[in-house]
Amino acid sequence: MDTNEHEHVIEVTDLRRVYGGGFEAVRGITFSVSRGEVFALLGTNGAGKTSTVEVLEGLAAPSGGRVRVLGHDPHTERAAVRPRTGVMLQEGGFPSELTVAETARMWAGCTSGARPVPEALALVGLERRAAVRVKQLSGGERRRLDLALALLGAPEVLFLDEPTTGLDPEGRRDTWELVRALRDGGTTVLLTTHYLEEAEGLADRLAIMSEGRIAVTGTPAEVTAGRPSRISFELPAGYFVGDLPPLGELGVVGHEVAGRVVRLRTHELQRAATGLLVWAERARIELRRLEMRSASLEEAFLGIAREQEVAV
Ligand SMILES: Nc1ncnc2c1ncn2[C@@H]1O[C@H](COP(=O)(O)OP(=O)(O)OP(=O)(O)O)[C@@H](O)[C@H]1O
Repeated sequence: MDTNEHEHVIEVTDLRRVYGGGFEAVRGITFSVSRGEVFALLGTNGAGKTSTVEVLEGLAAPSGGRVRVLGHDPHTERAAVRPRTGVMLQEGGFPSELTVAETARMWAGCTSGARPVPEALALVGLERRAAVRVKQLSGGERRRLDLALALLGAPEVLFLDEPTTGLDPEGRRDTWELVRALRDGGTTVLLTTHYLEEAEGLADRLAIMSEGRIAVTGTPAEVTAGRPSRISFELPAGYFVGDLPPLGELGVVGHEVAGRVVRLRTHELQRAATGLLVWAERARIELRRLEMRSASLEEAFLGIAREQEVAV
């Protein structure tokens, strides 16, 4: 039986992946993705994202644990899963002498139920580049072509490995809109990304990986809950952190100083900001480069990276 609306389209249970030399890149991770959801895997370089996605794509067998895509094992039941999934790898690597349209037609020939090539190219804004040779495309246009090929089979499940790396801001926004439209049409999307605003803006749920494990998972709001807000500013010459009101009284839970720049972390942004600004007003000093930011995914990510450094 295949999945229905209410089942998980992707199920990962205690997945492990060990490479030839014995290195354990994925150390027992569990998560699931429902139909029509966008799920983002985040993590520092080497956290194990690609190693995980490769197993989901059926390109590698798990060393331990269990993976199901559309109810099937993507490695041993590849024939059942592959026609219903679209894969955008980090490096497409197609013959560079072919044109965009020729590449897409070649790919369509290997794809069951492929949509018309012009339609796939239009989805990613490459319709006017159809006659251009792949080697003449910019890095961002190649990423768009990668995405067009992944979309040729109108997949139910789409794997996107760093889909917007190399795209300019407009291209990135176009890709986000496309992913949202696909999601609204019922496509399930699993993406890896280094752009936290991409995960924050696109993902229904996400997991932050660190050293082969999931450090935290949930909706973007759940992941940022409990993380501190940040205030940063530059002190004028002659002033030092010790001149500020006692940080504990401002509700500050941590601080860093780099030259003149001071960064404060607090769970009470209004109290800390008010105390700081009243102090500055009274002392008649201007806090240059003043920035205040509510808890964000970036803070959650950096917090996990810091914890990882401390543990080393
Ligand atoms: N074929 C391999 N043999 C041995 N170790 C590998 C192999 N491929 C990856 N690794 C190691 O496994 C770990 C996880 O790599 P992986 O590519 O999954 O990380 P990632 O989270 O996708 O990183 P990035 O953000 O840099 O793409 C890294 O330490 C990497 O060096």
